[in-house]
Amino acid sequence: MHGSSSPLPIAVEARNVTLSLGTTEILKGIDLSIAQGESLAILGPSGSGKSSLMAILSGLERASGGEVRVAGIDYGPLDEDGLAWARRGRVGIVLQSFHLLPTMTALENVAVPLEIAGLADAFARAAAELEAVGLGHRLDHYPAQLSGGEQQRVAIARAVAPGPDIIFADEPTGNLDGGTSGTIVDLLFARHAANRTTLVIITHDPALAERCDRIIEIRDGRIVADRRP
Ligand SMILES: Nc1ncnc2c1ncn2[C@@H]1O[C@H](COP(=O)(O)OP(=O)(O)OP(=O)(O)O)[C@@H](O)[C@H]1O
Repeated sequence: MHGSSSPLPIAVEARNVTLSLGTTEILKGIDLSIAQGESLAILGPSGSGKSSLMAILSGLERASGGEVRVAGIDYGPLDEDGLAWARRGRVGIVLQSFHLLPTMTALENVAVPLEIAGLADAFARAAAELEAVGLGHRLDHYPAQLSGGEQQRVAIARAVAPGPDIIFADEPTGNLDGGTSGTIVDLLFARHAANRTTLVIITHDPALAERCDRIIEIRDGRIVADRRP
């Protein structure tokens, strides 16, 4: 454990991160440190750069400039394969549009990435994760046979199954009705609490943001507010 005088270990560190696409500057110098075990909400208007920032911090996309370190790894020298390696097992990603493979059952969607990562008990672990999100009775269903909320629960099971240090969720409840979205959010916070997983959530929902340890707000590619609720 850390002593009272030592700072919390840092899970995510961004220094002067920029992103340009063509002549458009999307991120204009982001400085952000997220402590291990912290939950952080990212708020901001549509088009302000929230998803772009998350794509960079989660290793899905490379920054145009600046420095990014996640779970102790410097993303700077890494190419796309290197970033994929850096994400594996360390970073779980939940996107608004689920991104499940339509030709695989719920169980396969969760188990196959674990198998690729070399886990011997991939299918047993995947089944346990799906049980944990209340889908033990849907293991052999294909995504098209599942409701939106069920698909999002599969996506969460897939993201958390490798035991990542950090979970990034981009509007994980954006497409879901109120009751379903509450359940989905509870699942993310339960995992955060149980494992002290760092949790980074993009949301438009102020009530969800207030559940986090910290809220940042992005406008026009810059962090304009950083506070504790
Ligand atoms: N691949 C791309 N090519 C060109 N412009 C892009 C691309 N991706 C994002 N942008 C632009 O970058 C800006 C930031 O987009 P981003 O998706 O990060 O915003 P956001 O805050 O997540 O918005 P929303 O809340 O609507 O999801 C927008 O103006 C968007 O049009």
